[in-house]
Formats: sequence, C-alpha cells, structure tokens
Amino acid sequence: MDHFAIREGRMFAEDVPMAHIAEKVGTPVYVYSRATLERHARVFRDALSALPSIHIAFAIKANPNLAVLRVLAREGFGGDIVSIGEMKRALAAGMKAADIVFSGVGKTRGDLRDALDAGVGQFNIELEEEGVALAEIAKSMGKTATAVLRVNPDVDAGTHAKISTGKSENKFGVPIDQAPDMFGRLAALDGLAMRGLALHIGSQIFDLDPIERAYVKVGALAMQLRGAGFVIDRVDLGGGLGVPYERGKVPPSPAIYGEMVARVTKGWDVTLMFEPGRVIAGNAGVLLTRVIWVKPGIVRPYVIVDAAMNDLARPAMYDAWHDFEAVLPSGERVVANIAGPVCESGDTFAMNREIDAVKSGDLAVFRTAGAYGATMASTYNSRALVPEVMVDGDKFAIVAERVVPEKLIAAEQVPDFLKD
Ligand SMILES: Cc1ncc(COP(=O)(O)O)c(C=O)c1O
Ligand SMILES: N[C@@H](CCCC[NH3+])C(=O)O
Repeated sequence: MDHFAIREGRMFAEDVPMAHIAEKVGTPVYVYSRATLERHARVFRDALSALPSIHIAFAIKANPNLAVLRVLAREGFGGDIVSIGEMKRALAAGMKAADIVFSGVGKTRGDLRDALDAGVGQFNIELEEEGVALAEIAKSMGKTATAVLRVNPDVDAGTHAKISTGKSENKFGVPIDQAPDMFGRLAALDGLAMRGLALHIGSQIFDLDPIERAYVKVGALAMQLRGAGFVIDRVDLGGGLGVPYERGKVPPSPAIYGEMVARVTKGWDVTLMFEPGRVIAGNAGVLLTRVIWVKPGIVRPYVIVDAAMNDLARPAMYDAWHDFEAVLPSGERVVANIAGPVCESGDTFAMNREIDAVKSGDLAVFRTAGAYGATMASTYNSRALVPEVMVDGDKFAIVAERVVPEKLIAAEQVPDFLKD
C-alpha cells in the first residue's frame, strides 16, 4: 500500500492532502508517513521470524529524526549509531541504551567513554587499537564493554562505489584473515567481553549473492573462533538491503532476504543482529517541493524547484535517481531537466527525464526520500535547513522546524577585533 498516492486527482500523504502541508509549513519540506514506517518495521521483523534469536537496530544515520526514532522504538527496534549525537537521539526517542550498537571507524576515546557511561549495549570494534582503548577505558570505569569485531570480508556488494563498505580497499572492518589472531588478543583483555563478529558490506544492495558470500565467510570465522574456545553468542549482519527508487527496478524483498539468512545461518546458534536503515525509512518519506520557474533551455526545459542539493544531496553525490511526481497531475507528460536554485551545476535532480508536466507554482514530490535525505541536508548558499513533517492518518505535525537564516546567523559572531 502506497501512503503517498494520488486520490481523486491529487496526492495525499496518508489522509492529508499534500497541498495542505505545503500551505501550512511551506516548501521544501520532508513528509514522513508513520503508517509506512510501521509497516516497513513489521515487514522486516516478520521476514526474520523463522530465526531463533534476533535483535534489530535501526541505522540511525538513515533518518535520525526523533519522531521517526520514536515510531521505531515503539516497534521494539534498537539503534545502530556512529556518533554520540546519534546515541543522544536514540535515548531521547526512548530506545534503551542496552539496545544500542556503536559502529564506526573513528570513535574517539571520549566517544567510547560517553557510550560506556550511558550503558551502550554493544561496541563494534573496527581496529585493534580501538579495542585496546575501549578495554582500558572500561576497566578504569569499573565496567566491562560488550564488543564484537567488525570484519571486512573483501566482497564487492555491487553497489555505488561511494557506498560500498566491504571491499578490502574500504576503510571499514579488519581484514578477515587477521581477525582470528586479533580476536584472541582482544578477548584476553580485562574490561572487554568479546562476544562475536560484525560485518556490513554496503548500502542499496540489489544482489543477495555478495551478501550471502560475505555471511558464509563470517559464519565460518565465527565457528572457527568458537572451536578455538571463544564465546561467540552474536553475529551482527549489518544492513544494506536496497529499495526501489525507480519504478520497475525492484530489489529482493525482506522476505527473500530473510529466507537467505535463515538458510545460511542455520546452526550458528547465535543472536543475529541487523542494522537496516534505508529499507525501513526510504519509502516512508518524500520531499515536497514547489516549482519556481520552468526555464526554457537550449536542449530541454529546466524545471527549477525550490528544493536543492543542500536539501537532498543524493542525486548530486551519487547520481541517484528519485522519482519526481506532480501533486496535481494533469496527465500530460514532458521531457525536462529538474534542478534546484543552488549555484552549482551539480544541483540537478534529473536530466532528460520524462515527468509530469508542471508549471510555475505547482507542487511536486521527490519520492523515496525518507532515508539519507534530511539527515544529509546542509545550509549551503545560506538556505534554511529543511523542515520535516510526520503524517499520522488525517493528522500531521512538524517534527523538525525550518531553521531559518536568522537562527543560523544568531549562532555566529563577529569577533571584537573586527568590530571597529
Ligand atoms: C555499519 C552500518 N550499518 C548499517 C548501515 C545501514 O545501511 P542501509 O541503510 O543500507 O540499510 C550502514 C550504512 O551503510 C552502515 O555503515
Ligand atoms: N548516504 C548514502 C548511504 C550511506 C550509507 C551509510 N554507510 C545514500 O544516501 O545512499
């Protein structure tokens, strides 16, 4: 069921007309559907229901909005964090510290201390020195940190180069051939309880084969370590499942993924942990925008919208596709380019795309913008920070306000030495 559907000629978010949100909040604005988020959380959980023991930690980087995290906390999800800022958000949204997994290659000693202090449930160690530091800090605090070693299985996830994380040249995880000895050295440290392994080979993955190959490698390593006498009671399988950005390009469903996981991990006798981000939030949000001008071009017209690369960075960063649809479609279609107002040629959402015909003042949405959308927004060109709205049936609420230039200017100062 699509919660951003055209009914009686106009687009709704659940039961709220999109035009109503634009009128009340202005544009550009991210619009999230609570019902979609809940459905995605349940579909993902149900897909793993055959597994004996699981823990799902939403990858907070995908969408750290407090209301979004609150919905997922109520669905029993923990959080996968990569910063103390994300930890603070997870806790503020009602996730339990024990359900938080701390990933990331650049946790500082201060980060490790803050996370231990808060009672974070699992540390995914990305290099030996980090593990040694974690052990020392935990010991000095009279604590024991529960940890797993993130391995880099050297598998190509077949995704965009900038979002691949499991190849040997990527910065993530320790080389799998060095993992057995490193695990042994870390397991011997006071202050650290090494309990298993983690991996995550990339994002927006459409092919389950590389994921399966990576899981098989990590499973074999887990069994080898257990055979050597180590306690291995958890394996964190990461996230990465793709979503359909473009009609007709459909990734493997969570159910198919769940069947593969059940088959590959049979007999592992561990708690399996998952860190889904995009698959939960991606299609639970759209970016609502208004057409400023339609500029005749030499080759094609440019539809200039009031959203820009600072609001939705994915097209500029990864040449990513986001479907563009009019809120009041006339049925007429045109081929056009779509661009934002930012002073960069890269501020282009689509080139030579067949889209709904739109004119100045019309509303439209970029779809599949609920993950890696608002969270990657900036204020480049001194534009306001884009606001976020959540819809729940026929109600909606602003869940992040538009941060206007006056507020941004108020956080800056001209120093005394420049005041004369
Ligand atoms: C360690 C880790 N876990 C989980 C995720 C979430 O990935 P996705 O949003 O593709 O599910 C990422 C991002 O790629 C990640 O780096
Ligand atoms: N930000 C990326 C995904 C990165 C995933 C985090 N490791 C995207 O928008 O597709």
